[in-house]
Amino acid sequence: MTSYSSSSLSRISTLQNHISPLEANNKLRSLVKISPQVSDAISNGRAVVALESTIISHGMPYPQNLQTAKEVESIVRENGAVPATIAILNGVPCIGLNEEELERLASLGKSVQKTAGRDIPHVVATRANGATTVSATLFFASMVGIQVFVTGGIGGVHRHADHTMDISSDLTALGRTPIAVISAGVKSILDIPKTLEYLETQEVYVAAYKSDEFPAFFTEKSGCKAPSRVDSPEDCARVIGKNANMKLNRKAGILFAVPIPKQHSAAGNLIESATQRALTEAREQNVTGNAETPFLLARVNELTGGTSLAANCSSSFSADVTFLINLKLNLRLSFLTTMAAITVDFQLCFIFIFLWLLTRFCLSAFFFKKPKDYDLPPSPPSLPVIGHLHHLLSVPTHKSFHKVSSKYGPLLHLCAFNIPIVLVSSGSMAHEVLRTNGLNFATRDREVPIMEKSLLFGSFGFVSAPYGDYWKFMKKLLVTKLLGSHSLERTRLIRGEELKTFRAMLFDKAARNEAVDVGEEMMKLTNNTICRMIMGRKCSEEDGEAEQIRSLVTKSLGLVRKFLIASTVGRLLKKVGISLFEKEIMEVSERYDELLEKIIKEHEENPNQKEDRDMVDVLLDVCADDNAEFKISRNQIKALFVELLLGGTDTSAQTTQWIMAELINHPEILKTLREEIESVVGKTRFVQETDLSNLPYLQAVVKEGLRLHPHSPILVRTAAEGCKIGEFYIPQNTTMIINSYAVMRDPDSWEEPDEFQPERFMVSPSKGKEEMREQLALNYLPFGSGRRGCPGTNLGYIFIGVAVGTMVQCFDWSVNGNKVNMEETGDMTLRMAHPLKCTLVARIDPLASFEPVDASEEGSTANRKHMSSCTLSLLGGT
Ligand code: HEM
Repeated sequence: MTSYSSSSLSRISTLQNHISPLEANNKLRSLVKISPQVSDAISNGRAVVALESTIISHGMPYPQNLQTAKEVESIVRENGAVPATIAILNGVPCIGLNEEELERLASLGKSVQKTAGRDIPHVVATRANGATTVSATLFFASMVGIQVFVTGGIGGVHRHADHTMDISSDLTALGRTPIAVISAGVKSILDIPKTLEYLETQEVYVAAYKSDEFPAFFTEKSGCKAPSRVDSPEDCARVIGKNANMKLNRKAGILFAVPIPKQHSAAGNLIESATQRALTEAREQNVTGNAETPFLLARVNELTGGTSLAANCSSSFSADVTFLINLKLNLRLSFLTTMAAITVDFQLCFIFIFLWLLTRFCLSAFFFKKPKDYDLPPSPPSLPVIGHLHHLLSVPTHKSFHKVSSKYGPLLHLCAFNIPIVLVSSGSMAHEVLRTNGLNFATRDREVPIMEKSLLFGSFGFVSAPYGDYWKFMKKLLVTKLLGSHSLERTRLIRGEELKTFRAMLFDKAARNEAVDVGEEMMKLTNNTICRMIMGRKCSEEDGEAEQIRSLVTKSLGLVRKFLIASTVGRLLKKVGISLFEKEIMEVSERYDELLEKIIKEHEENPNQKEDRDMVDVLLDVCADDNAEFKISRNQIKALFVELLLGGTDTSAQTTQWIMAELINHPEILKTLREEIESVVGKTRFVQETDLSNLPYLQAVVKEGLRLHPHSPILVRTAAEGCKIGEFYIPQNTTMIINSYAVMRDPDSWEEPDEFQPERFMVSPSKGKEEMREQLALNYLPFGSGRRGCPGTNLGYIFIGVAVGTMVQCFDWSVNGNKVNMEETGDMTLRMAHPLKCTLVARIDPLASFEPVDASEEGSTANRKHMSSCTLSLLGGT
């Protein structure tokens, strides 16, 4: 037996005791030799890519191996990372080889010991030379904190492993080393399904790059579905970042399998055919167990005339090369998305740190003048210079904020560059901001960049107007003339007629067996209704006016999202941000102007009689009245209409879409709802607005849909003056972001918060009206709250209630694949990533069994009496 020196033994035992890459302290590092380039790169946070050395010693003859090794290293360098080829020389593990060492390793060739993880102690103890395989490379790379390791193929579970137990140590090493291994997959001479199974047992995250199938080294496909798929370097960077995050404390690694590039697939297929033939021969000749792999390799080599070795090298490196090209991007982008794989060169790093310190200094000197006795809310870790901007820019924003608040608390102080932001994520904190201190937070943002002449985001707007005389005057007009319960009663006839058109369209689609895009059809309903409610007429479908207004609304909504982000960091982006899409905004504004001018002129030329006066007539009167409480301009009228169209259409349309999706995914809830409608409305007439107050379960369904899927999950306010929220001080001018999505999914306030359970909104013996009222006042914010809360709440509830009621009463709904995909998207608004497209079957014959809806009945005085109580009960009394 070989005798080891005590110093060797102590070195080995210390090496084995390492726990995790980030605990690779100086003492541990002193046991290995790290090249100056690699050492520098690790200390300065630059990207380092580990490379194995068995491919050099055992993969090819000298000097081809040296040439290839140098080529691979130079590709890594070209892509902005530092290569760290790993080997053991004279018993010393080396991380990063210089030219001389690389030459030595290559020329020694197969006389160097092939070193897997288990061989490390022996090679180190005997001061031998070792070329590291995947498992040993992983061990040393992780020891010094390298996060990415690029190789050709990894080992796997051998065929017949159930008898031979032949499972590569690469797999177990991956299971205990938190490193991302990028390879071309697993060769098909191995048992790929079992390899994937084993990796799963080892908790290794496995993803194929731009493919649904796990690649088989020589071929793009292996017949096995990859456990996951990544489609971009950024995806990879995110996963690497999360795995490396010590808070997660995961010890297992990641395997990204990159299929062989297309240009090499022909050669790959040749080798794969030879492999399949060799496998058949092995079966026929009964070569099994440990004898099988050498037999297969030799036979494949024979059959391909030696190309397998060449292809082995070239395909593996081609795959690596392809990935490395992406890796550059990957590592660059990861700067914004993760803290893990930062790739900034030293110079840039220095500039960033300098700017960061400067920003910090400015922040404390100018913005955060706080009374001595109070503290600012706590702040989660931030990035240099940009602070927490990456949370603000990640999509969907509300989810990114939700994650941060779940981890760090309900009141957090963030900053985007030097803009102070406070993130509010609990009901009680939101209540303090929106209600208790409502007056102080009654303005959205004082320093939002304004485009003077635009109807969108211009100085004429109501939604962006600061809390003051103009806003108060317009709010009063809105409530008394359009959105208050009296005005809603007056316009019920219009809504009844539009609902009838919507219903007829659905019956028509059902008869034609045509799919329905629920969001799109709802947009038509809300758009036409609001146009008629405001302007007394709907925009004509015939001359394209209706389509024009819908497309303007859709375009504006896209701009609203951009604008919301820009205005949140408005002070900084005042000059830069808005100008980026100024032209787009002005174009949309001009098109609105043209359309609204035409409508206003029609009103001026033919004013409506007293009883038929609509919002345009009322506003034109105010405009012409020299003695009016507030003098408003023509542009202010137009801007208000634009805002009402934007505020009232998409909100209700998106919410209805979400609710129908939930109902399709919860057939038992749909059944209960249908039973309620049938018992209250009966079978001989359609649901109408006045039924809503008698349909408590329908109301509960609507409320639950709004709770889970609030259209505007982020509410924005500014602190007019410094004040105290909770135990913390909020400085003057701080932008407040209230994450209503987080408030309405807070497990401290809602049981099973992520589940669709309308019952939670039903008044019951265990939960009385009073308790419900309190719960809603504190934790329910789909329409915002306080002075700037939504004035269209009642109308929104009506739109959604009657539409959902109609769709459930009259049709059976289904989607492709039975379940609706509920994935969310949207930056500052919440939308379905896959808009709901359904097929529907009429449950009733509209002509045979149903009484036609009599418009006058819908507007009758008897029904009007229902109206106020209906709205009140919809709002849960709040
Ligand atoms: C489901 C339907 C609706 C939802 C979910 C919704 C949601 C909201 C939210 C979250 C806000 C911001 C509140 C805050 O900052 O506290 C808001 C404001 C507003 N909404 Fe709605 N809304 C809906 C329907 C409507 C309708 C039908 C109209 C009018 C036709 C409307 C007009 C407005 C206006 C004018 C504001 C600005 C209020 C102000 O700044 O004072 N909304 N809405």
